Amino acid sequence: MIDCGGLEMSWVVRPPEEVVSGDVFSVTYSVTAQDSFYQWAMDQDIFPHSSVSSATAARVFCESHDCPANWKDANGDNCCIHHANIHSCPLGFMTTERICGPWIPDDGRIFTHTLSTAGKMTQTNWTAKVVLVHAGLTSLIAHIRVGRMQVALEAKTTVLPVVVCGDGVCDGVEEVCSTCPADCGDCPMTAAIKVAIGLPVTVVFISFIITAMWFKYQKQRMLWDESWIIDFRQIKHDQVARTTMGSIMSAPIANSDSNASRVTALSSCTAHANSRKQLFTHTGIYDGRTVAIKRIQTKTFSLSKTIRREVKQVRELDHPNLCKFFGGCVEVPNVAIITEYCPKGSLNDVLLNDEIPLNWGFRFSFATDIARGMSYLHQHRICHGRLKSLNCVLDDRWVCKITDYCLTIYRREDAAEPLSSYQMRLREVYTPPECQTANQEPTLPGDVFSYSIILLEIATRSDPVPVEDSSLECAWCPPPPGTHLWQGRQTPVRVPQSMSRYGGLIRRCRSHNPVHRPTFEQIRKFVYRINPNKVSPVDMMMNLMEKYSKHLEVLVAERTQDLMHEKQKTDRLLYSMLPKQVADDLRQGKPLQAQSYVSTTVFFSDIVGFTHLSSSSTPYQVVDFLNKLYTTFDDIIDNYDVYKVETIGDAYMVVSGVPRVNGIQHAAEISSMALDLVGVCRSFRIPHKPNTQLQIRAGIHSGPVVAGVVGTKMPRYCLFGDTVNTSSRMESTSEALKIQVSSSTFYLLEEIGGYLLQCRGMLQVKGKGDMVTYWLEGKQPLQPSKPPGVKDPVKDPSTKLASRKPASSMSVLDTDRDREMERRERDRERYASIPGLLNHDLLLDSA
Ligand SMILES: Nc1nc2c(ncn2[C@@H]2O[C@H](COP(=O)(O)OP(=O)(O)OP(=O)(O)O)[C@@H](O)[C@H]2O)c(=O)[nH]1
Ligand SMILES: [Mg+2]
Repeated sequence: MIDCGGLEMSWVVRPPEEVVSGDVFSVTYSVTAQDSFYQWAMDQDIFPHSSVSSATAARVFCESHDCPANWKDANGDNCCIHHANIHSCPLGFMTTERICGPWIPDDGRIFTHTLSTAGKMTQTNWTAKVVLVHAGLTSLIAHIRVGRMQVALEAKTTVLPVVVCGDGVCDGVEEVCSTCPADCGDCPMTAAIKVAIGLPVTVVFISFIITAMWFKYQKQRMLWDESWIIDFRQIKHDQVARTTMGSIMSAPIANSDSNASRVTALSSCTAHANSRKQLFTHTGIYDGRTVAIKRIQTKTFSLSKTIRREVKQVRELDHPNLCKFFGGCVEVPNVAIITEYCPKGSLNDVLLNDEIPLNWGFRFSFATDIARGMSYLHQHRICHGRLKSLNCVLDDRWVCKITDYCLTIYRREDAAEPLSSYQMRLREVYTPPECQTANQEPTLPGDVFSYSIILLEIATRSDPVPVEDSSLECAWCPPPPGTHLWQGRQTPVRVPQSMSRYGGLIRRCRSHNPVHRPTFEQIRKFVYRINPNKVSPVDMMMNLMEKYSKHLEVLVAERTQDLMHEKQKTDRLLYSMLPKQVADDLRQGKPLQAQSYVSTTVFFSDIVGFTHLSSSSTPYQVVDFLNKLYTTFDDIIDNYDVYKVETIGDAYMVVSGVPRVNGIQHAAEISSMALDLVGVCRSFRIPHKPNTQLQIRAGIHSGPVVAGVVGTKMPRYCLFGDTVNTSSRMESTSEALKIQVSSSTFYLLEEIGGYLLQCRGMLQVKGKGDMVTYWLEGKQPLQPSKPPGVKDPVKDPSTKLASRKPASSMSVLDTDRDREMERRERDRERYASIPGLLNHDLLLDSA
């Protein structure tokens, strides 16, 4: 703010600190006058108008006098602030740093100012729109004139240049060659960029040249490479006649060197001069594999560049339907071409062999294979020139391969035997009409013509030059249009629809005009299209075999399952007859040794009055009855750790502790089982005598036994020892529906506890003398929770049940049978009030 005698000026809206050149902005400044200003103005004689003679008049003039509408008409006489505007001075243009103002003499120039305005002092705020164009620090002045006085208020702002790419000005900061090439021009390329671009280009270029040179070198190298040359002596000539096919035979040939070589004849052989000649291929072993050796009958041979080129060409070929070239022998008289050997013979041989059944799957496969091989050759612009069924051979997978291709000069013979008339005729048959007259070079369509003859051979399975007929025309007229082709030698037969298209293909391939013949690529596609079986016959066979083997696997799995079931059944049967361990040992042929067991319990039972029962029943009834009874017994003994030894008639023998040792538990197991068996007899009904009560006698004795299998026929697991006899005696001296127990068992049961036994007394046992025996009467009932006032029957001294009592107390009991009966009666009365405690099933009635 400035104060000039009471006239104050200050910025309300200052100019911005920075502004872009050309941008419009507004500034506002205020002009106010203090009361003192007017007196000061009078003193300074600022107001020129004569009417303004006092401070009061000056105030009235400034605050009330309207200024002219147009600022240009305003002056100190008619307007208080008669000039107000903004001046701008770019300081860069000023020579000395001074205020930018019109009244200040300056070496610089005022560059711009806004339009002036005029007004009263009461307007206070003055606004102006400013545009600055010159870049750099600029002084801005708000400038007013009051009467003769001028006042200015200054501010500074920095004007930033406007960056406009394409305005022809390159500011060098924001605009550089990389950001604005239009104004600053293209950037000069840096060395790094030049290297970055140039290096890869050079590398690519050099590698291209190197590759091209390498290929050229390889070609040259291959041309001069002689690794394909085979020393004829390195070939081990086959000494064995090959008999892969029925028609294959071998015959010795006169060999130029000492090697006794053999050749394999694949075609039928006749002695007729004009007929089909015996055709051979030599075979040998080279590098571990059988090779076909094509001997070249020549007296001179030089490895010329042409021959090298031919060899190079043939070495570059690789196709599954071309016989591979392995190498060549170049030394006269053993000049030869060594190629892959196909053991199934030539197509001609196979087709003419009636013993080989060939369905159309095979035939289409042959036609397709040849078309593929020829298509590959033709793609390499190679004519075969001698395509015929003799030059199509079959490998061990029945893949047809073309042989004797290329190497035309190499094959040239100067000492060959003259062709027989058969061979001449054969050649004529395969030669296309356009080549018949002149000695023309082979052509691609010429190969197609030869192929048509092979197609005919495949279809008819006949020789292109039949022995019987020398007329070519007649023998090889094409099949009539439609569906007729010759299946047998001369017998036309109906063939499927696709065969008519096959006939059409032959006709097209035999066109007189070579231009009308299809290419091998077209033929290949066509044959594929008309072939009903898209896969090769070998693949078909493999698929079938795979299916068959899968089926076989399922069948084997089923049979194995059946076998397992049967084995399980026999195992079950065997284990029911012998202990498992014994049965397993027996099956494995291990020697079986009798085993002794120190402590076992043996049970015997016998049906009381069985002889009488048998005499009053039919044998069937007896068998039926025994079967039912022992099946019931068998079911029961399953619940115990016992082993049923045998049934002898009506006797039933069971042991525990054999073959599985179980301490002294065997006594308990047999006793519990015996109680169950006797118990079930009570309810058992003899099927044919339902009113007769079945009664068995049972005896138990514990002691050592020896167990083992005796005999080899019908082997049985038997127990031996005195224990068995004693046990049997216990049974025979027992009574109906009673179980007699020897004292040894008694002591064991006493040890185990829980059984009710009663001493029977001293018994005269045959062969054993006097024995104290016991009746096994039942099991001790579980201890019930005692009702009030009821004494514990075991602890109660008045109770005389035989449970865990010393043997002496037992002997007391056995002295007086009546007292025992009395005791029982008492017990019944005492515990009658406790349901289920003393029941008649548990206490066997000794009466
Ligand atoms: N098994 C078998 N036989 C072959 C093989 N190469 C040629 N042959 C047979 O050997 C016999 C004689 O063959 P070449 O000496 O080539 O005589 P050619 O094929 O009749 O006549 P050109 O090849 O035209 O000279 C023919 O029956 C051929 O089919 C082969 O790799 N394996
Ligand atoms: Mg051949």
